[in-house]
Order: sequence, then structure tokens, then C-alpha cells
Amino acid sequence: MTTSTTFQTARPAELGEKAKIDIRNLSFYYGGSQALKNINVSLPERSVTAFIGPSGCGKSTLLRVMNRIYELYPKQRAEGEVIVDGENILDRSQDLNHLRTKIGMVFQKPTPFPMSIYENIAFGVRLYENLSKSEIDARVEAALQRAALWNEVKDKLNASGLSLSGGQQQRLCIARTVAVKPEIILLDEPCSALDPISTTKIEELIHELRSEYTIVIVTHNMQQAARVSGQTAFMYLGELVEFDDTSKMFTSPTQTRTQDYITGRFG
Ligand SMILES: Nc1ncnc2c1ncn2[C@@H]1O[C@H](COP(=O)(O)OP(=O)(O)OP(=O)(O)O)[C@@H](O)[C@H]1O
Repeated sequence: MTTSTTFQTARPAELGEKAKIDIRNLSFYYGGSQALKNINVSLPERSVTAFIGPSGCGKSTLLRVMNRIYELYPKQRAEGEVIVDGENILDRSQDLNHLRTKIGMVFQKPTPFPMSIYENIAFGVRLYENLSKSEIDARVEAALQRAALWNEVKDKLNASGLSLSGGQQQRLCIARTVAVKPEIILLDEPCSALDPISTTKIEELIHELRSEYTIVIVTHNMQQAARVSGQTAFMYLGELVEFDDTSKMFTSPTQTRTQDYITGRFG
């Protein structure tokens, strides 16, 4: 029996929400090796969805597909569709620059540019918009405020982004992402390199941002998934095993493998 017959992949309609991202029949290959197997799931708008599952199950691959980073590598390919606002973003005719403004990504390890705190944010804004100096100043401040970093850096905007602590660097990366006004934010284990205090700050930030953005977070940390997300998807060996409201997933999952994973029996 294939496991796909028993998948529980609730639709936002069932969850009572509008879908922002509709993933349909998505498979992904690294050369001859299949990393994602026919994923079908709809992620609701202005909400946080967490992807959990054991190492190697395909969580990061799924995020890489959603912003088409994989296209940089000739042997990697996706099949199926990722529909955002009615358009298949995997379609080659979709403009990558437009996609990158619409879908921002924050990586596991903070990746500030080797430039000032101010420039870390202004740089991306200037790439996409033609704004006056005062408008850019305002955008930089708003993004830093949004990322709960303004008070810590407002007196040293010309200092290097690399001079900040790891947790501050990660908030700077989130500010940089938010500054270009995306609709979707992809977070790939954003707290894995951070201490507990910085982790709490990032989680509070995710909480703050969720009413404005559609957020997808990959995390190894099940407590974190439970704290920050409205929906959780459990993946195993490239397959989506179960998707549901986070509270339900963590209290009464329908699949044995989900139950085994969240109770720590494997993973
Ligand atoms: N560049 C690559 N080339 C070949 N195979 C890869 C590559 N990157 C990932 N894979 C494989 O694809 C599968 C999914 O990997 P992925 O990194 O998406 O998993 P993950 O769930 O994010 O794992 P982790 O939690 O450890 O980060 C794994 O079997 C992995 O070995």
C-alpha cells in the first residue's frame, strides 16, 4: 500500500480560510533522486504554516521550490504547480525579479550583506523602486521597527551589519525581507543558530507579522511550530503525511507516523 492513499491534507476551505499558496502535484528531483513526492497542499493567506519532519524529509527543498532558487542548478527540476494568487510561479514566463519581491526568504544562518545596517535594507529597496532619499530613510526605519530592531540600532545605522549579534543579524535579515514589501515570507529554520532570548524575539516577531503576511516556516523544533503556527504540515521521506490546524496536529493527529514523530518515537 502506498502511503499517499491515507494522506490528510486539509484544504484552507475546510479550515475556513482563503488560500494564498496552492501546491499541486509537486515533485522535485536532485538529478535522479526524488526529494518531493506529489505534494498537494493549500496554505492560507495571512497566517503562519509550519513544516515539520525528520531531517532529510524535504522541508528545505519545498521552500527552495517556492522561490525558484533551484533554477540556478541545472540538474534540479520541479514538476507540478505552485499557484500564488492564481498564477503558477514555476512557469518560466513568470518574472523572477517580481517573484523575489513578492516572496521573501530568510535562511537558517543570518546572512547580512557586508555593508552598513542602513544599506542592508536600502540596497534591496533601491533595486526594485525609485524612491527619494527621505522615502528610503522612512522605509529603512519602518522595516527596522517592524523587525523589532530599530531601538537597538537607530544610533548606529552606519555600523556594519556584521557587527550585530546573531539574533540582531537575523532580525536585520527579516527587516531586509520586509522592506521590499513581500506578500509571502519563507523562513528556513530562522532560529536554529540563535540563543533562547533571540529565538523568543524572532517568534514574537513572527507573531506580529502574521496578520500582514503569509508566512511559511520550516523548523526542527516542534515546540516552536506549536507556538508560532496556525497550521502544521508533517513531512516524511519527501511526502506530505498530514496537514491540519496546529492545535489539532499536536493533540490528535490522524496518522500514526505523525503521532510517532511528535511524541518523539522517531526523528
Ligand atoms: N543539493 C542536493 N543534491 C542532492 N540531494 C539533495 C540536495 N539537497 C538536498 N538533497 C536531498 O534531498 C532530500 C531532502 O533534503 P532537504 O534538505 O530538503 O530536507 P530537510 O527536511 O530540510 O532536512 P533538514 O531538516 O536536515 O534540513 C534529502 O534526501 C537530501 O539528501
